[in-house]
Amino acid sequence: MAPLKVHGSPMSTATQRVLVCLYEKDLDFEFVPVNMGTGDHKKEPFISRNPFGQVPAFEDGDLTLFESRAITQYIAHTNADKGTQLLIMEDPIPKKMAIMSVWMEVEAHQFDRSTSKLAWEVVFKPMFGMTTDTAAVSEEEAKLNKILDVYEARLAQSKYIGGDSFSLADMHHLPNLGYLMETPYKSYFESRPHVSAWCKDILARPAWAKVKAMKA
Ligand SMILES: N[C@@H](CCC(=O)N[C@@H](CS)C(=O)NCC(=O)O)C(=O)O
Repeated sequence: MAPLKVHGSPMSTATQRVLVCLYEKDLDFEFVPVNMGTGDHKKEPFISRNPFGQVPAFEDGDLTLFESRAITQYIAHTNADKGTQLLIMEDPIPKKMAIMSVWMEVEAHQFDRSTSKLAWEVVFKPMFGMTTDTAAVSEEEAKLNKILDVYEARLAQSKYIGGDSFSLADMHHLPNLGYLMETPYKSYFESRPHVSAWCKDILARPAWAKVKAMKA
């Protein structure tokens, strides 16, 4: 069988989401670096793999996918018997799976939206010699605080965000969390005891250490 291939950049949060999944699942894969500095994600051959010109893209034989969360779900379902079980199943009625899906959506539409903007303003813009937009930052700080209040309440009831065990819902947070924990926003997470314990737990996963090593 053709090896799994990830086309992307180790600095990209969406690429990291797929990489951490492959490491959790203990799968062999080929990483194909895409040079975003020279705009290779907007050109052929990459643009045929993702017409939106964003990393990552993923290949499993003749199947090509983009959208990091769709890729992780594919990997988790097709490799359910390997590595970490990243799905929360409950037969015959998948109520726990539905709750995990709710929190995957929360990550994508609440957490990611806010933390990606903050990471762009305070991590990436300075890295690229650009000026941080302080008004945008203040607006996003207020949003993140509200989101984390919801997380604190959820994590007081549930050890992991999606349920009783570590799942895709937690794993999807790692890339943005990883960047923000290297900024003063660390205190937003650490000042909330349940959020803080959760962050410590999921950031310590060996699969995440392997992704961080690829950035170095
Ligand atoms: N929803 C997409 C987002 C992909 C995305 O935004 N990728 C960023 C890097 S993290 C990118 O390629 N940015 C370059 C651009 O948008 O031109 C996913 O989860 O895969």
